[in-house]
Amino acid sequence: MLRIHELTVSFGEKRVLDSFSLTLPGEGITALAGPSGCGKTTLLRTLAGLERPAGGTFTLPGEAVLLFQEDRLFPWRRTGEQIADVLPRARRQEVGKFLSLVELEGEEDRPIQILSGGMRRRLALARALACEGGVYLLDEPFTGVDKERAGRILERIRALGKPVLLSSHEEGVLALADRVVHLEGPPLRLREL
Ligand SMILES: Nc1ncnc2c1ncn2[C@@H]1O[C@H](COP(=O)(O)OP(=O)(O)OP(=O)(O)O)[C@@H](O)[C@H]1O
Repeated sequence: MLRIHELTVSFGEKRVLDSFSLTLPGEGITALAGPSGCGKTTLLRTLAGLERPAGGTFTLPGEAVLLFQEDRLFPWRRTGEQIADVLPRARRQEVGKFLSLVELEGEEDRPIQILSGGMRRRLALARALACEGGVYLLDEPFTGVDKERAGRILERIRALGKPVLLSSHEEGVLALADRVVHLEGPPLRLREL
């Protein structure tokens, strides 16, 4: 289970999470949907341990891996190296598997500067998925990725069998999730449908 209990996070005077609570099954793909600025990134960053809550608790189904909203690739490393760098030595042969998962096979030796924005986003996603973890927190994983491709990639992510909590504005992505949590805010709250 993923349990969030009365979580409160503020930036100065601004309360982005105000006693926010949510319980989700600890498996499958959960999508967080909501307007820009409602607090989805703040929630994901807090669950990843990057924001310090003023109050409340949460439990995750395993160690969190966060895909940042920004790509944060290493500028001096080639496409395949971005993934090799996060794999333990014994799993280095899996670079190709993660490149194929995001449809970047054959790009292994390319400098990242010549990749398109959508390709860089897919590479950042592959790198996050290559990290060992118990739950994957993916902040807008498909920015700049066309919807057919995003759908195919999401099905491959599902096959990895790890719980995923992602934020997305894409209807196509929301339609493929096992469940969608509709949000509004700030402060972040469940949207009554
Ligand atoms: N470090 C920060 N300092 C001050 N305010 C912040 C900070 N981070 C986020 N906020 C504010 O918190 C609110 C929620 O932002 P957040 O990025 O969590 O929303 P979001 O739902 O992820 O939006 P988007 O879909 O555009 O990424 C916004 O009003 C934002 O300005």
